[in-house]
Amino acid sequence: MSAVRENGVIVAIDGPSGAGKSSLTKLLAQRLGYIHIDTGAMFRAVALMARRAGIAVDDDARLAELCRGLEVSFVRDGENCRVLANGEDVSREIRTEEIGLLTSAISARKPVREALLTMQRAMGTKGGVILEGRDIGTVVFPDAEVKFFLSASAEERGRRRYLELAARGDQATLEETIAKVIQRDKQDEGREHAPLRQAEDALPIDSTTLSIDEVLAVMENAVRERLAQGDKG
Ligand SMILES: Nc1ncnc2c1ncn2[C@@H]1O[C@H](COP(=O)(O)OP(=O)(O)OP(=O)(O)O)[C@@H](O)[C@H]1O
Ligand SMILES: Nc1ccn([C@H]2C[C@H](O)[C@@H](COP(=O)(O)O)O2)c(=O)n1
Repeated sequence: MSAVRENGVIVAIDGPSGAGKSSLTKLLAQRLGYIHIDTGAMFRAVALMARRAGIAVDDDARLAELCRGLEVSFVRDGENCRVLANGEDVSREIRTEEIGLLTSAISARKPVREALLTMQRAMGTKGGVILEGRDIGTVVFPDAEVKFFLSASAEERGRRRYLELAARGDQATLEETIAKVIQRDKQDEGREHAPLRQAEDALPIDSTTLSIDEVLAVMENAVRERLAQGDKG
């Protein structure tokens, strides 16, 4: 395990859709005074721009070109973070179920993964960051000082997503929402490049029956323990 970096440790939170990664990353970042990087939002921004440009999911040459000309950044907006694609605020537009499924397909393409890998490493390398995604602990920062693999049953993740959609007034049934969660799991776990899987040295957390506060306490303790070890870790 590497020493603590210039700004602190790197925390990797990986896991399937709806496990609670975004919620926990945001809260943990507030507790630690760390930067929060939502790598799923970066892939979503690529998918949105590809759809707008009419690029087919398997057109690697055009996807590579799109990524070369795309800058994804985050700006703080009170408690939240806005996602900018070439300076345009796309925070809301990237959050639809349709873009979520398209993102799952587009994020399987090699040129997209290569482009975002470079951006993610540049953002995180000094530490003091929490990155959430699917391959942070396995590919992006295999030397991250703290790694979590956050999961929950597909039924519970579907139920959480369904409640979120219902609160937004979106029309969807619980069964459909669970089916989409399972479809996304299959795509993310089954792809050739950087599939979703638990890093060997990650701490697994099953949040099916845990509250957000309970998960947060487990994560915060683990990070603080690692920080207390300092450069000896
Ligand atoms: N432990 C928990 N108990 C109850 N609800 C939870 C828990 N963790 C997260 N949630 C809720 O589940 C929903 C999905 O959480 P969140 O968006 O953080 O998941 P995610 O892993 O980031 O999903 P995705 O990868 O699809 O973006 C949110 O409405 C969130 O409030
Ligand atoms: N590091 C990452 C982050 C995300 N993805 C892909 C896989 C997901 O289905 C999609 C959307 O992610 P979400 O915003 O729901 O977390 O993006 C990935 O391949 N690697």
